Amino acid sequence: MLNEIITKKRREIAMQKSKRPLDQFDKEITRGDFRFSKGIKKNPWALIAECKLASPAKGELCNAYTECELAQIYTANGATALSVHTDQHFKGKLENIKMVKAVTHLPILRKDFIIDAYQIYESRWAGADAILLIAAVLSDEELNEYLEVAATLGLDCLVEVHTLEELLRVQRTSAVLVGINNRDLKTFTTDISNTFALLPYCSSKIVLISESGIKNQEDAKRLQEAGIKGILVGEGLVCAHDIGRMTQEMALCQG
Ligand SMILES: O=C(O)c1ccccc1NCC(=O)[C@H](O)[C@H](O)COP(=O)(O)O
Repeated sequence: MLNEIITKKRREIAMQKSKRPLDQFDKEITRGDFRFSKGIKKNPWALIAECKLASPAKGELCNAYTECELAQIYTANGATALSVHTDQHFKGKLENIKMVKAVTHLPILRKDFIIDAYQIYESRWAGADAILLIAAVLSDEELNEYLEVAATLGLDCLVEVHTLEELLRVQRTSAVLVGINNRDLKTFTTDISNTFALLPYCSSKIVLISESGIKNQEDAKRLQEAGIKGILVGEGLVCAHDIGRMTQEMALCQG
């Protein structure tokens, strides 16, 4: 399934490039100021709350709210930053970044499968403060190149790993924000013990975020007590009975 998603993404990027070549919007791009990583570092604990309406594994997750409404709930209830899906498999689109930006002061992570430098310029043009780089779908050369392109645009990168091999690869790059993904991208199953398993191999130089499969405050507390800096949560928030309350519980989880 991941291969299918990436194949579709390549086609989509080729189409975008022909419809809107980089030199057509290059001049409109303003440099970011790394406010995503700054916001995470200055807080003792960070909640990156995800505006997630659907997923490839589970289909529709939330039909009661739009991305903007979710962003407003998260902002009002103490999230540190927002994650906004722009890929079609999550019912996302690039315009969501601009729309969400209009209703929040929080920094925004563009959640997508970044496999071409073109998308990094596009992300900044759309107003993103950070992008996700998935080690599983990028070579070392691509990772280094994309980290460099993002840095020149003032964009942060959350670099996602799932295995020890990926973690060791990423720790040889300039990545500072590293996300341990608890979702196995081959089976789509989640298990937060993946974060605990990789923790002993993490360098003290990186800022660690645990991603996916975090269901409640208890999970958040366990991760915090283990020394994780923050969490990225989608389903655990959008499927909660009271999204605002769950946001507060996960955001205020100060041990
Ligand atoms: O969420 C999925 O089903 C998924 C499937 C295939 C590739 C990536 C996937 N998710 C990646 C995400 O961005 C998640 O939404 C994010 O890590 C939050 O996960 P969760 O808290 O478990 O919703």
